[in-house]
Amino acid sequence: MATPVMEKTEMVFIDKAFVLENLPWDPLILAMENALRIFSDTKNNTAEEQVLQPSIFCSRWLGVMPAAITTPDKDILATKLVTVYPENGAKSLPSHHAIIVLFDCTSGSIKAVLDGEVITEKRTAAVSAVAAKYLASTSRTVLAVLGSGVQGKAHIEAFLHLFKDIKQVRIWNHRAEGAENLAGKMRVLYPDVEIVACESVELAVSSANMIVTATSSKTPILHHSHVQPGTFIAAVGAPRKDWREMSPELVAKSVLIVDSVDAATVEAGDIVCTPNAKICAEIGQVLGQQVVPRLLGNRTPEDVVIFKSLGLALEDAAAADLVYREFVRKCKKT
Ligand SMILES: NC(=O)C1=CN([C@@H]2O[C@H](COP(=O)(O)OP(=O)(O)OC[C@H]3O[C@@H](n4cnc5c(N)ncnc54)[C@H](O)[C@@H]3O)[C@@H](O)[C@H]2O)C=CC1
Ligand SMILES: O=C([O-])C1=[NH+]CCC1
Repeated sequence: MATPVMEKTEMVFIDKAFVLENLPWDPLILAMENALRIFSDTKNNTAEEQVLQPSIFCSRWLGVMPAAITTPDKDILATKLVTVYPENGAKSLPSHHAIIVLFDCTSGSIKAVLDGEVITEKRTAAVSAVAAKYLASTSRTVLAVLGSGVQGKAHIEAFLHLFKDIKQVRIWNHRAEGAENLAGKMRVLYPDVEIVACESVELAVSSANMIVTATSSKTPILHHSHVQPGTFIAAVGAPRKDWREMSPELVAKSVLIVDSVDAATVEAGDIVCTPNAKICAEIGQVLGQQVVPRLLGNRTPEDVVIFKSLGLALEDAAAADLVYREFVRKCKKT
């Protein structure tokens, strides 16, 4: 990683190595809590983002994700550009490529261009961990992760960071070697946690208290009969209106929380393809205490709770701002 150097008004490029080293979980999780809360705070409209934009060009998916956050201590204007090519996995290439542009809010000049891949990876997992903190039951000993790609790995790291009571992690992937490879790597990093690769979704999720679905599947892989009562599910994949990871029965019978109602009702296939899906709240409303987690959808301890995320531009803007501040701080020291 190069030592940061910065001229006064110069636009800087912040590379992947710097982002990796300067985006620790605790401040990121806190920043995500704040970003989600202000996103859903309709009374004090301090955050804006454009939810819908045309982004599929001849099956090439380019997401343009602009956002602005204006609070007493923050003024952030940013856009993420992200391409999503799920088929890249078969060629051992990343399926998501991204940059984030940070603007100066006063002059509109460009302050920084940051690598967006690590930010996308970590902020998504941090948001799921925040949702689990507020929505999962207090018993959080077994985590099942479906999908051994970038998000599968990041979710294991974020959840093990936040929930020290996790004793076992079960990983399933549609190609078994993916689950075995990830389990092997994670065992080295977390020798005190039992980490196993599972041959089937059923085996992975049986007796899990928390489940993460982070695959590129377009059809349901997780069904109602697989999931034990009271389980928390962070559903991260299926970001298109005709893609799904969960069966309609599972979605319809669960307490459903989303990152953005506006986005979820048009972009999340798991919701769009479930005719009687009923969204109870946005996670930001739970964080802002506009709704009480215990009362969501007349929830009982037996209810399965699903947090369906699609990803918010605001999350990228807040995370990029964290990294940029650290970059500036390090420049001042040199
Ligand atoms: N909610 C959010 O904020 C975000 C959601 N995503 C979405 O999460 C999902 C996972 O993303 P990454 O881990 O970055 O992708 P990745 O390409 O690194 O991993 C995808 C995983 O899905 C597996 N997979 C591929 N085809 C499958 C199939 N037909 N059935 C079951 N598994 C299959 C692959 O083996 C791999 O383990 C994607 O759908 C992605 O677009 C990604 C970033 C943010
Ligand atoms: O928030 C994000 O960057 C994405 N959500 C789904 C694919 C990429």
